[in-house]
Amino acid sequence: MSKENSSPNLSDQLPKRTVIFGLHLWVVVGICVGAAFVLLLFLISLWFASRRSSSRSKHSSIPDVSKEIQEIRIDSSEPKPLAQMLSMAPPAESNPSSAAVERQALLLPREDESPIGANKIHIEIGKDHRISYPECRSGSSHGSGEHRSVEQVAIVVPEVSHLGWGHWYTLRELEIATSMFDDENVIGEGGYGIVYHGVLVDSTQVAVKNLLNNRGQAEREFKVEVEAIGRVRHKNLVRLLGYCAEGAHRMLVYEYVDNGNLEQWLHGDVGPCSPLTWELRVNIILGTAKGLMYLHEGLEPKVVHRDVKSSNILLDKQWNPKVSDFGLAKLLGSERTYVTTRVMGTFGYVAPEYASTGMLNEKSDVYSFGILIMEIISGRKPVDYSRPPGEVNLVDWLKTMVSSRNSEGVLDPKMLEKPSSRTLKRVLLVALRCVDPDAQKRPKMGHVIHMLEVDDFPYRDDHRAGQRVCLNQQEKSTEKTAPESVL
Ligand SMILES: Nc1ncnc2c1ncn2[C@@H]1O[C@H](COP(=O)(O)OP(=O)(O)OP(=O)(O)O)[C@@H](O)[C@H]1O
Repeated sequence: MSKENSSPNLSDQLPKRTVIFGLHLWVVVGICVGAAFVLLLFLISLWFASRRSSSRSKHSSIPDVSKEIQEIRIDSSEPKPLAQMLSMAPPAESNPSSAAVERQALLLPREDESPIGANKIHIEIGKDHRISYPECRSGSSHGSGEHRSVEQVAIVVPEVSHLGWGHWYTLRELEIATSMFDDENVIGEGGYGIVYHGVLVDSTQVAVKNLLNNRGQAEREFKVEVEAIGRVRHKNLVRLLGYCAEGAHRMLVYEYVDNGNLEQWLHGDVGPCSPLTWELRVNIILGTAKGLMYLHEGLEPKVVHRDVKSSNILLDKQWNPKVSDFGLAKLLGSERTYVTTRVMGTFGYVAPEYASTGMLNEKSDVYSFGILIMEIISGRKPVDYSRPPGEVNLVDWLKTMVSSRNSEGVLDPKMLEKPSSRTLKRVLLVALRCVDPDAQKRPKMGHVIHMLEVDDFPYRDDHRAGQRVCLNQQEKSTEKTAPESVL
């Protein structure tokens, strides 16, 4: 058919009526074209909507899930929400200085570390809480990833942190808080890393424990601490506010306790008289006992601290004790004894059965606590080689003193005001029971608190009970008087 023929034919057809409701053909064509246009618009808008929602879900996971957790919104010193934190970070468009670029480069994983994306950490915290963070993703658009240059695309950024209890900190936040981990801000150094004092942008003071860059131990401790402390709230336990995990970096962020640790106050240079009065010392003993009781009896699964010692008792300005360093804690199921393959703890504080068999339960903490009481009362270290032979071991010396009815002789000479004999004996008896060689006979922390708090201490009853306390072999063989029975 020729063009000349078809064109007049089409225009002839248009005005004709069709079978569809008797409409003209041009009306039907118009409707079809209109419908197709509307459909096209609808599809385009659908596509835009789906793109926007997918990108939102990518970026919203951290502010919604990982930051501010309601259950820890207790005091006004809570860290700021992520949104506020980010608003204080340099804008994405800003040109990072060369120094900043160098600092960011620190985030790159070391060569000997796992390849990017290889490690995922999933931590179950009780039945409702789960921490899960892919360690390695590139191209993140939040946190310290905001101001990255093209060369730094391999930098590792934790993207998702489903913390049920705490706060996820970026390395950048902690760098700012500690003035780039300045030596001036070092508070102390423990077996697992250096502790820095830091001030967050909202003026909250924190202690940042920068775990050693050791993928084995440090990360293991990191996980243990995160699990063990993250859900713990008690006024006598140092609170873990959150953590930082970027690349090889593992850091724990604690509340800052501002008056040093008990070891410093007991054995440091405090002059001829100690600010720690008897009353304060008993208060420290009681508070520590309460913190430990909470770990042993208030949590399920219970937590054994495993390293109770004076340097792990931090003090605030009112001399309130806070037990710190749960790095050695292991979660225990109820009624179970955890057998560890390596015995940890600190010389002088470790329970004999733990040292010899590795058998660990909360009674090992009770033993260490007994040593701690003796240390607090006497101002002496658990093992001190600078003393005469019979006084090197604190427990042995103290037992000898008590057996020879010289309880007052164990008191710290730097403590000017002495307690009444009755009060002193009460505390000494508790200490002696805690270090019973037979772990089964040691009291639970709840019982310890009860014994310490009872005003009218049932001295005579305990005197008789004390006689039943098992003597160690050496005492039996030398037929010495049991120190408890003398009390
Ligand atoms: N939250 C905190 N607030 C204030 N100071 C702290 C805090 N945590 C730790 N410190 C200080 O940092 C020091 C080092 O602490 P860390 O727990 O790492 O080691 P440690 O207890 O001394 O030794 P170890 O590793 O053998 O347990 C502590 O002695 C303490 O004085």
